[in-house]
Amino acid sequence: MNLSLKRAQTISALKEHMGRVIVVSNRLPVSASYDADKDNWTFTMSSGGLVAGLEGVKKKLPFLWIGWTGQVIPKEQQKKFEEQLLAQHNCIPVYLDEKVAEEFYNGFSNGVLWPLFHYLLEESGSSYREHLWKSYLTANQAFADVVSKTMRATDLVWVHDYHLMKLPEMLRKMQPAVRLGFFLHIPFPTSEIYQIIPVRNALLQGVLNCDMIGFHTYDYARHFITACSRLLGCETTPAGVHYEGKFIPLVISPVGIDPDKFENELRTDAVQKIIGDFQTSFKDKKVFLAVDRLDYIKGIPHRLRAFQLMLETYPEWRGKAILIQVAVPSRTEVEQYKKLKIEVETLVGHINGEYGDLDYQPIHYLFKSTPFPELCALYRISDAALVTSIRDGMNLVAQEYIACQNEKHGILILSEFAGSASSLSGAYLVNPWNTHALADAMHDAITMTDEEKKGRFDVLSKYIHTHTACNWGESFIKDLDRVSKASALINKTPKLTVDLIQEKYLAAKKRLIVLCTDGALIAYASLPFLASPSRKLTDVLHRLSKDEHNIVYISSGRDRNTLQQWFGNLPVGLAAEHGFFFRPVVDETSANEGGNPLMGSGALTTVDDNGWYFPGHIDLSWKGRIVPILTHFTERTPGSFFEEKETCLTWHYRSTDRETSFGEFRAQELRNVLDNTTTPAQVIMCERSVEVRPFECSQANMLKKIMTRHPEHDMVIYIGEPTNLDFDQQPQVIDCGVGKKGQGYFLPDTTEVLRFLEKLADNPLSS
Ligand SMILES: O=P(O)(O)OC[C@H]1O[C@H](O[C@H]2O[C@H](CO)[C@@H](O)[C@H](O)[C@H]2O)[C@H](O)[C@@H](O)[C@@H]1O
Ligand SMILES: O=c1ccn([C@@H]2O[C@H](COP(=O)(O)OP(=O)(O)O)[C@@H](O)[C@H]2O)c(=O)[nH]1
Repeated sequence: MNLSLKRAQTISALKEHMGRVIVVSNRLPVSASYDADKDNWTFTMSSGGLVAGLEGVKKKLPFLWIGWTGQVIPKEQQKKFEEQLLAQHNCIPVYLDEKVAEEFYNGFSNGVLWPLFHYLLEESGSSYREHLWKSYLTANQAFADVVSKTMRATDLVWVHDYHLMKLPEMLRKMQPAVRLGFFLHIPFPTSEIYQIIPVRNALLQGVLNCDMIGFHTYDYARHFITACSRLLGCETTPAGVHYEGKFIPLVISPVGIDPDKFENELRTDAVQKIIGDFQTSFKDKKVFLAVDRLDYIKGIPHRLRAFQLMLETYPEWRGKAILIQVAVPSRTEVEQYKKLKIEVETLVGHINGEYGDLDYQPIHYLFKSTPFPELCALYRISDAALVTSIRDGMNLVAQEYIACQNEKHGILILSEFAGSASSLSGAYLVNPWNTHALADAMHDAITMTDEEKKGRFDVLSKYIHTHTACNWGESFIKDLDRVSKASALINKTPKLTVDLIQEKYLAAKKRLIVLCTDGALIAYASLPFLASPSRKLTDVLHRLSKDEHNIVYISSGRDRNTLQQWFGNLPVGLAAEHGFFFRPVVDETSANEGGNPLMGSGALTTVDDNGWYFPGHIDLSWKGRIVPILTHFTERTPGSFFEEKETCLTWHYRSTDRETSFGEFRAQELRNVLDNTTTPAQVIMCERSVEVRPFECSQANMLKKIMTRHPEHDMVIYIGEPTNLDFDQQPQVIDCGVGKKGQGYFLPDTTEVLRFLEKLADNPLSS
């Protein structure tokens, strides 16, 4: 079976369980014009990666596109406009008030985010203003209102780009189980630059409400991970970010083009005619081509200066080499773009004045959009393309040029700072800031041997035919579908509140309350001995345990001495080293008589002076084999250390460098080594630690032991790490995770756990 057929079947198969794909982008993929005489709208499809990327998906799955019209549609024409747009293009418009649109699009999106995300501090200048941010929020809310009106639980909502970074959060609030993806088309800058934006946290939090986030390159994803870790303090791995109890995977998915569209266009008679005309006009000339929106990220002045230097350094090209610069008007209302236009036109005039004559014009400058047939013909006839952006999320022109070079094998001179440089091996990479190197690259490109040109072209051509826009769109949708199916369950996890369980709580005659220490009752500290229970916590535990309907247990991976010291004086049960050591509650009102809690389990048991029970004989000789391995990893991993308890060994990497995720990397390595070391013990990956412990030690065993010991209980409240026990058929069990969703209920952090317990203890009807 060929690959494209296989793909077609898989994406279509999503239809069986999925609703619609709803794409949300700043602009709709069409521009509209109105014929008042006929009361009729006509729409023209736009070009670009996103439009091409969704062509395949649109044909195979129910599809809807929501976006801003980019123009004012008078009220009285809106109904007709919406009907036609939906019927002809499956699009729904978002209308923005003119002032909001100006401040959201020109002001915040293109005045603040765009320059900063492209590392241009000067262009960004002091452009951040509170009212621009407010309009950004208002516009994102306007999008959220339109999307939420139509979205259903089974739909996949795919949000695009920097204009809509708050939208995912708004949608998540409106419909917690919605399946959401986000793709950033522009670079995500290093956190050193990103942290300049006053609303840096709010933007990150906005997109972290998605189930999956996509970037063009690994660098952009890496920068995003670092920003989340540094600014929000999120746990991260090289694969994604933990946020509010959920893991959000990041995907690296460089967008492609539809090469067939260009190849087919080149075959038409109309384009062949244009090619012929161009070849006559530029006979005996070497043609460099540059096609960009007139944007300061595209490095147009840098390129013009390099072209000028090439003519100066290699005089043999004077009169023989030309540069066709297509500059498509863009964001013409924004001050920096107006300035750039003047700068570019002055430079063009200057170079043409200096090197041109009546028969020769070095630079052909076009400040206009080029119709598609002309664009393809220009791509086809030129000897080299100059894609020399000083930063660019991806750059599709680079790929479009290759699609049209099947015969000529022209050279793609490509900036190292364009996202496409990560994928387009075969391109001639340059640093656009190095004018000399760029001028030399131009000379090299037009003097290169045919053999080298063909070699480079073959690699590039293979890439653009395998990494097409269509594959990009389909694979994102498939990944998002898979990831969000799993996280839909997680998103539904309710936050535990007293109100939610009040009725059950008051009706229960005997409640077991089992609480874990680290990560649930007590926040993690850099070193275990720095964490300890607060006075507030011991007070509330005391109050809860005084209620005759409650039996309270504290469960921990800590050793028995620490638990004894912290909670020994409270009338609570204790389980140390994950239940290996057990100090039961003696409950006078119940059937249990406070005897040996391990009796009947077949294990020989011992009891110490503080009333702790534990198995008498257990083989712990394996610890001697594990200690040298942990010592080895500790010595080679700065910031890590290990802890030896009576039964367990724990290697902690909490203080290792989070930015590089070196600790996580080492933890995986350690796990592999331990998995291959024979011991009668289990290896558990915990919260920034790896633990080796006897099979007897587990949260599940511990909880089962407590429940068995107090059989008269009619309610259980468990707060702590997952036990993986199935409580689906036991509604009397409230199973609550902390910081991570996925159990029956969820509390975000230790502060909220304390707040919950205080409220529970305050319960007026509790005796
Ligand atoms: O709609 P405009 O404001 O005129 O801007 C045009 C588009 O520019 C940006 O393109 C980015 O996405 C491309 C495809 O992924 C990528 O190749 C390029 O490098 C990026 O700059 C912008 O992200 C789009 O939203 C704009 O529509
Ligand atoms: O007159 C033109 C010249 C180019 N393009 C298209 O504009 C897109 C530019 O995309 P790119 O990723 O290179 O940069 P962006 O403009 O999105 O920053 C390409 O698909 C070009 O074919 C266009 O629509 N009109």
